[in-house]
Amino acid sequence: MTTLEVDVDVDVAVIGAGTAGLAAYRAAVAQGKRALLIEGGPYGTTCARVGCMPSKLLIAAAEAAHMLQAAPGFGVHPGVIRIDGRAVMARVQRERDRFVGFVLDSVNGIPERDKLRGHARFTGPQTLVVEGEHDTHTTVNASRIVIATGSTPIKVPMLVNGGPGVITSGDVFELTDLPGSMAVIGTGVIGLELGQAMARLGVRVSIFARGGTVAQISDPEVLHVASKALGADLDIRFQNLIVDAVPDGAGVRLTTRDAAGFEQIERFDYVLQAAGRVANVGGIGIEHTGLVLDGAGIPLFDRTTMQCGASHIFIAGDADNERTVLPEAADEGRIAGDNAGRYPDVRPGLRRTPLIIAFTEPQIATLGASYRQLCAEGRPKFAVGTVSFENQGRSRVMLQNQGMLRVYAEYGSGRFLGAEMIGPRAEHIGHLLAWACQARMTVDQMLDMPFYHPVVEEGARTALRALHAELTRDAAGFVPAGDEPGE
Ligand SMILES: Cc1cc2nc3c(=O)[nH]c(=O)nc-3n(C[C@H](O)[C@H](O)[C@H](O)COP(=O)(O)OP(=O)(O)OC[C@H]3O[C@@H](n4cnc5c(N)ncnc54)[C@H](O)[C@@H]3O)c2cc1C
Ligand SMILES: NC(=O)c1ccc[n+]([C@@H]2O[C@H](COP(=O)([O-])OP(=O)(O)OC[C@H]3O[C@@H](n4cnc5c(N)ncnc54)[C@H](O)[C@@H]3O)[C@@H](O)[C@H]2O)c1
Repeated sequence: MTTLEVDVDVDVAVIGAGTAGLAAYRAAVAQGKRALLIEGGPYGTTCARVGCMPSKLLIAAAEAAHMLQAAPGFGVHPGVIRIDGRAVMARVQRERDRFVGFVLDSVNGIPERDKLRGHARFTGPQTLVVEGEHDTHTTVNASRIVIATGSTPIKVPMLVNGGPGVITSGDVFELTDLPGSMAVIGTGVIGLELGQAMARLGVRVSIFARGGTVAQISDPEVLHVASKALGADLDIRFQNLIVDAVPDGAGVRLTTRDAAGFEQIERFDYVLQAAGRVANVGGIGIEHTGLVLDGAGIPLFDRTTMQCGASHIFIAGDADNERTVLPEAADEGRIAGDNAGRYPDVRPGLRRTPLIIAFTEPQIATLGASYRQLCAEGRPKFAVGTVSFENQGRSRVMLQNQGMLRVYAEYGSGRFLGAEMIGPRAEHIGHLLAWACQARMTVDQMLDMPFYHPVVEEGARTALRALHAELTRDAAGFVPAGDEPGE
């Protein structure tokens, strides 16, 4: 590697031009500072290139196929269904490129002197070296630095010998046709979203889970309903371990072991690793920053200011491994860039009520405090209200009457704390409840809000009424009654 170093002095260096890094750059510039955005990979962001957008495009195609498959339940018979895999993938890629194009336009709008290509690495608390493919070309001296390096899919060690058929979510959207079969490793959000979409598009899919978790759900009752609902039309093998993978023609021969110790060998065209993502903080010389790190090598930081310790270094987005979803990356990037610009006068920024939505069907939404957090040692007992969507009016009308919502509130104050659900239109109910949570509403105040009829939101009202009853059980003897038909 040749060394042809140029020295650059800036106020704020931002490592990574993803969603968090772009927001950080803009916020630092808005503070009147000279900022430099350093990107080691392709521009375009994980969200647009290989994340949120292409996955939702694939899911949209799967929903179209599923609507046709579900139509006979209404007495509507669409005839022979033909899925053109090449056309499906072509649309995914065409629309994905359009979304990436918008990001590239905005990156093109950034002055050239504020951008640097290459992989950045700390050599000291205020110094970065930036390496291209063949050389270390630049030394950057920055009085403040934002780490916005994102995350990378975890490679499952038992799959290392599986050959080119072992892929990650980043590879799926490059396929030019739908495969015949796919094994998916992991029942997290990525495994379930992509696994279900592929299955609905006619791919033979088996999903392997080493445990019993389903996406981000922590409430055992919701988890039970979710395993049943998703398992009804998907081959999910819970409590299965991956033993080995070897190439088999153009595919992969996968060996797995179930809870009884029984080993099974199956062939798949592809094995998709969806076993989690790891923050990109290794290989960036984090040890030269002098920051205190946690067990995963991530600097300790304040989640309201994004400041690492009391230092001039800030962290944002998937790199901090806290809430690894797009809206949080954007918020954290803005806060980190703003505070890097203000440093040492750092200020807390707005952190919103947590909200995570998995675009499976039924959809999964969790918001506010999770069941697991509320059960943590030392926390006061909390009240729970439950609704099943099995007999919920509008859900039955739509033939989408599967799922459960559990809502949580504080005894005494009656304040709404959070919820977990799997069910129809969870993306919308999730927002409604997250807004109430952030507004610090009580359950009574939420029940004073309008609910139309017949809507899926009436299911949320039923759960809130049950929660209200639980909160007031010993006090007034109030018994909630659902008085609209099919509520
Ligand atoms: C398949 C999939 C589906 C998803 N779906 C959703 C969804 O529906 N909704 C949602 O909210 N979230 C979703 N997410 C999560 C969301 O995409 C991420 O949380 C978000 O994109 C993270 O943004 P970021 O800025 O932290 O990272 P990124 O956008 O990955 O940016 C990090 C950048 O840093 C660069 N970089 C890394 N190291 C260096 C270095 N040393 N020097 C220079 N540059 C470096 C990388 O090349 C990269 O461009 C999904 C993710 C995946 C993978
Ligand atoms: N709709 C969305 O908002 C959305 C969609 C996709 C991804 N994302 C983000 O991307 C992140 C990463 O997603 P993910 O699904 O890869 O991770 P995850 O952490 O959500 O799930 C990983 C899963 O893999 C399992 N696993 C881990 N190692 C395994 C092994 N060796 N064998 C079998 N199973 C194993 C885990 O038990 C877990 O079920 C998410 O946490 C989320 O923040 C969000």
